[in-house]
Order: sequence, then structure tokens, then C-alpha cells
Amino acid sequence: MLKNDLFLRALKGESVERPPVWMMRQAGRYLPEFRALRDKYDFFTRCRMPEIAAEITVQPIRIVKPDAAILFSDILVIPQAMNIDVEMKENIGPWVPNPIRSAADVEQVIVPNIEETLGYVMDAIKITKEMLNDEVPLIGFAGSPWTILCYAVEGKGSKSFDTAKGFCFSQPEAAHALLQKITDTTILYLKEKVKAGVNAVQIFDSWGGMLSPVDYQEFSWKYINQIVEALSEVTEVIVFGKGCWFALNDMAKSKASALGVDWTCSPRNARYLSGGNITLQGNFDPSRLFSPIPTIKKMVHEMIDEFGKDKYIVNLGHGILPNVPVDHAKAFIDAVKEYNK
Ligand SMILES: Cc1c2[nH]c(c1CCC(=O)O)Cc1[nH]c(c(CCC(=O)O)c1C)Cc1[nH]c(c(CCC(=O)O)c1C)Cc1[nH]c(c(C)c1CCC(=O)O)C2
Repeated sequence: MLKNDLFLRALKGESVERPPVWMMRQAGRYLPEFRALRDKYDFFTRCRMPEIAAEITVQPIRIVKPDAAILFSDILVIPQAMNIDVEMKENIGPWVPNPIRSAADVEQVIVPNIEETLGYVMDAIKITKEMLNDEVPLIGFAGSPWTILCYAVEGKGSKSFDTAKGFCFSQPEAAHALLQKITDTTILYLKEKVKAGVNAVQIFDSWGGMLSPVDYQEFSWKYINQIVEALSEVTEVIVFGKGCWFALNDMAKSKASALGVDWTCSPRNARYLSGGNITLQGNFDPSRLFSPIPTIKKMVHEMIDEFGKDKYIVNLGHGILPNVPVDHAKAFIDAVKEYNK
């Protein structure tokens, strides 16, 4: 039994004393304790060492005390397991030395044995669950197939992912074959994560907002929905599509338990577009954590008033920025705990 089950209750749509809160990328560079480990091991090494990944996962639970933990890992461990090399380069970010550009490239991509290739993630989950001692739930995650394709084809981060989009629009058959392989792998992977002990999963569609609403259906939502269908049988599923407000209506009709929104969509509009019944998560502008602490607290209370305390999970609208002061991150979380109306 979890000692703090606010997050799971909000996912189920139950009435709560106050909304739960966590922060996307809460295990990260804004914490000095994270940076200390970062100096010792490179990024994917940290992901592959279960004790280290577990330690990084619980750091924010001790320091800023959110209502849920999210496993320290990365969405790009999936393409790695599928035979696509991915590195993390200093000052560049994700880097794919041999990006996918043709049907022949897609044929080289495999749907792997999860235990063999990603067993280290399951080990990290088991250790984390022990360390958490049922204090708070643990969230597992994966990237959306479209967002993974973006990196696999573009080869690196991008402002517009033109190469990835060009691949989809000029070679749709190859693109769909790749998206289906990523989808199949992600379903197997997330089901293993649930077996290993995560209490909910979140799909990050960080680059869904690069697509037009029509293309979004064909190249992103169609595949996310397969994952939602499969995983909703075994756990609660959150779908976060950055810049995907236009898809909230379709998403709300799926078996997802909650939908993430970014700060460019007002709470009122997000409720309207999603039909008013599904749990929403978000949507504080991560840059707003640079405001003075009293301003942060006031804005968080206004945000809760606008979303309403029920069917709502307080979060940022995207990942926390690396240079945010720790006491500002803590103020964001404290403001939610101080909310009583
Ligand atoms: C697009 C994406 C990636 N990874 C992820 C996404 C989707 C969410 C989003 O849009 O922010 C997801 C992710 N990545 C990480 C987590 C950990 C859990 C959490 O605390 O939320 C999660 C949920 C750790 C990480 N993943 C990464 C870091 C920083 C690593 C470091 O520098 O030590 C962390 C803590 C690296 C990473 N990994 C990726 C990028 C673009 C980067 C940043 C590169 C850079 O800015 O230098 C790919």
C-alpha cells in the first residue's frame, strides 16, 4: 500500500484534498546531487547502472518532495535496443551517427528481446521501489513512436525536424514500417516496466507539435493509441503531447487516464478541448520558475483555481530547466501542498 496515493487517485478521477504534483525531468541537472554523479559517469552509463539510476530517481523525492517519482532513464534507450546507435554528446545532446534514411535502413531495425536489451531498466525499477519504500508511486515512461523517429531519422535535436518530416512524406511506407516497429517495442517494454513495479506510465510526444493536425493523426496519434490500448489493460497511462492541444479531443476519447498540456494552452481551453471529464496534467511554463518565489506561489494557486483541484495533476508544461534554483523548484511543489480551498 502506498503511503501517498494522491497521484494515483487523481489519475483515476477521484476527489482529492489537494491535487498531486511532480515535475517533468525532476531528476536532473538543476540538482547539485545529480551533477555530482554526472561528473563521474557519462549519461547512458548512468542509465545502465541500476543502483545509480535508482539513486538519481529518489534524489528529488528527498530534496523537493513531489508526490510521484519518475524513473531516471531516457526515451532513447529504446532505439538503442532496436539496433540504432544513439550517443549523448556534450553541448549537442542526442546524436545518432548513422541515421535512418531509407527502407533498407528500416529493415536493419529490430524489435528486440526486452529482457536481453533493457533488463537494466527493470533492475533499476526494482531497486528504486525498494528505496522508495512505498512513500510515493513510481512513473515509468517512453517516447512516442513519432518522437523516437524524429531522433532516429534527423540524427540529432532540431527546431523543426524537417529531415524527419521529409522522410515521412517522401517515403511513407518506410516511415510507417519504422513507426510500427517502435510501437511494438514500446508496448513490450512498458509492459515489462509494469511487471517490474511502475505504478503508471507516461508517453512523451515531445515533437508531436511539429506536425499538422492531419499528419499528427497519421504519423503520431495512430501509434500512441496502440500503446494506450495495450497498456491501459495493465496500468494508468498519461499522454503528454507538447504543442498538441489540437489533438486533445481525440486523446480524451482514448483509454488514457490523463493528458498532459503545455503552457501555450490555457487551463480553460484544455478543459474545453478535452471535454471536461478527463484528468489533465500541467502546465506551468518552466521559465516561470525564474520568477521570485512569492510570484511562483501565487501563479501556482491561480493555475489550480483555473484547472480545478479534482481531475488535475500539477506539473510543468515541459521539463524543468537546468539552471532553475533548487529553492524555486521546491517553492513550486510547496505551493501545491499549501493549497487549500
Ligand atoms: C526528448 C526527450 C529526451 N529524453 C526525454 C525526452 C522527452 C521529454 C522532453 O521532451 O523533455 C525524457 C527523459 N529524459 C530524462 C528523463 C528522466 C526522468 C525525469 O526526471 O523526468 C526523462 C523522462 C533524463 C535526462 N535526459 C537527458 C538529461 C540531461 C543529461 C545530462 O546532461 O546529464 C536527463 C537528466 C538528456 C537528453 N535526452 C533527450 C534530450 C533532448 C536530452 C537533453 C540533451 C541536453 O540538453 O544536453 C531526449
